[in-house]
This record gives sequence, C-alpha cells and structure tokens, in this order.
Amino acid sequence: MRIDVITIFPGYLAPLREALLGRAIAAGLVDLDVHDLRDWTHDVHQAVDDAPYGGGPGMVMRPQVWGEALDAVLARDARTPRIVVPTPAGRPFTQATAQEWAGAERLLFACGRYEGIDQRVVDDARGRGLPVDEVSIGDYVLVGGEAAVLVMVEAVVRLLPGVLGNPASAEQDSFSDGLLEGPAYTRPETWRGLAVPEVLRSGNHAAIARWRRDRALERTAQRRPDLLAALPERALDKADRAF
Ligand SMILES: N#Cc1c(-c2ccc3ccn(Cc4ccc(CN5CCOCC5)cc4)c3c2)n[nH]c1N
Repeated sequence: MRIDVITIFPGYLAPLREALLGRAIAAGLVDLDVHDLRDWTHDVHQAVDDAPYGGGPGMVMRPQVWGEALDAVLARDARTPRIVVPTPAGRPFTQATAQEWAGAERLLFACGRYEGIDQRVVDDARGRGLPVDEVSIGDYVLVGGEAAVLVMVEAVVRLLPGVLGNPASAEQDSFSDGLLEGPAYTRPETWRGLAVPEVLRSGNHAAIARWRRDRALERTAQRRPDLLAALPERALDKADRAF
C-alpha cells in the first residue's frame, strides 16, 4: 500500500515512522510519503489560507494551492488513491472503514487546518471521478486533520497482511464481532490482593470462551448499548440471550 499525506505540518506525521508502522514501512508493506503543502505556493509568504466568503470565524484553505498539490502528488504514482479528507463534518470513521481502506492500493490524506479546505477541492476531485471520503474520527473538535490521519493510518495499516505479529489480534478486534472486548489479564495470578478470574486459569477452553463472551456482552451493554442494539439478530446465540 502507498500512503501519501499532504499537510502544512509534515513533522506532525513523524510518529508514522515509529514502532509497528515504522516496521511495516521498513518491511516494504507500506510506502509512506509526506508532502508539505507550502511546496505548491508561489508567493513570498507561502500563503495557504484566505478569509471565508460570507464571513464567519477563521480562515479557509485556498483551492489553488490544494489543487496543484493534489495534481502533483496524484501524478507521482499510477495507482488511483482513495482521497481521504478528515473533517469535523465527515462521516464517522469506523473499524469497517479501516477494513474497507485496508483493501486499497493507495490512500492520499489531505490534512486541512484553519476552518478547513475550500469545498471546491473535494468537488473538483469527485468531478474527475476520484473517490473522496470526508470522514471524522469522533464527535469532538481538533485543530487540524493531522491527528486524525495518525489515528486512521494506524487503524488501517495494522490490518494489512504481515503487519501484526499475531493476525488473530486483528480478527478478534473489538468491534470486529460488533462487541467491545472484555478484560484481559496476565501474570502474576494475584496482584495487590486482586486475583485473576479463576476460569481463565482453568484450562477449560469452552468455559473460558463463554466467560469472555459474557464479559464482552456485559461491557458492551454498560458502555456502548448502541452497539448492542445494532447487532443483527443472528449475531447473538441462545447462550448470549441467556446472559
Ligand atoms: N477528522 C476529524 C476531526 C477534526 C478536524 C479535521 C480536520 C480539520 C481541518 C481543520 N480543522 C479545524 C476545524 C475546527 C472546527 C471547525 C468547525 N467550525 C465551524 C464554524 O465555526 C467554527 C468551527 C472546522 C475546522 C479540522 C478538524 N476535528 N474533529 C474531528 N473528529
């Protein structure tokens, strides 16, 4: 997978070259290029923003600069990317989104700042037949798109074959079966007077699986009843319903 990121703060994306993601890049599973949007300005001030038409707070990012940057970065590779534009007004980014994008050959993230990017940049890209996803990572307000890109790239790249040491981790992700995962434990058996649940030390794999499922149902009901309500009928078996 090739990943391009366009931003006015390239340094913000440095963590993408650390740890698991850094190893995925080193292993050739991911090609990452981070581009400074100001490279496509032509004025001495390298201006990337201007006042919003119609008034209102803040500034809006100029379409000309973004158009030139996108055209140039798109041309760097023959593969057509999904263009991803983080925005507070976007569709929710979910595990399903990450799974969908994990199948893409190329992703191109456009990081806005200020009050966002002139809408015509997205409209022009879509008008040229390019897939553009305007997405939000959550119902809170950030200062720009870079933090969202760090989140989304990590969620996607971890799903790529060969990235996670134990592929079962991704298969047993929270949300992958529609439920939150339950509590996890490791040694010692007792720590500060708190013991590991006995069933986990029983060796009875059926009982362990049932216990884990019950804890996942319990936690989901307590913390995310919306996820439970969204489960399809077939997702809960008889034992689940008895819980
Ligand atoms: N993903 C994601 C995000 C983002 C995100 C993503 C990208 C950009 C680019 C600029 N910003 C700042 C910004 C803040 C607020 C607003 C709304 N304005 C409307 C008019 O009144 C003032 C406020 C717009 C832009 C961004 C924020 N925030 N939260 C998420 N989950």
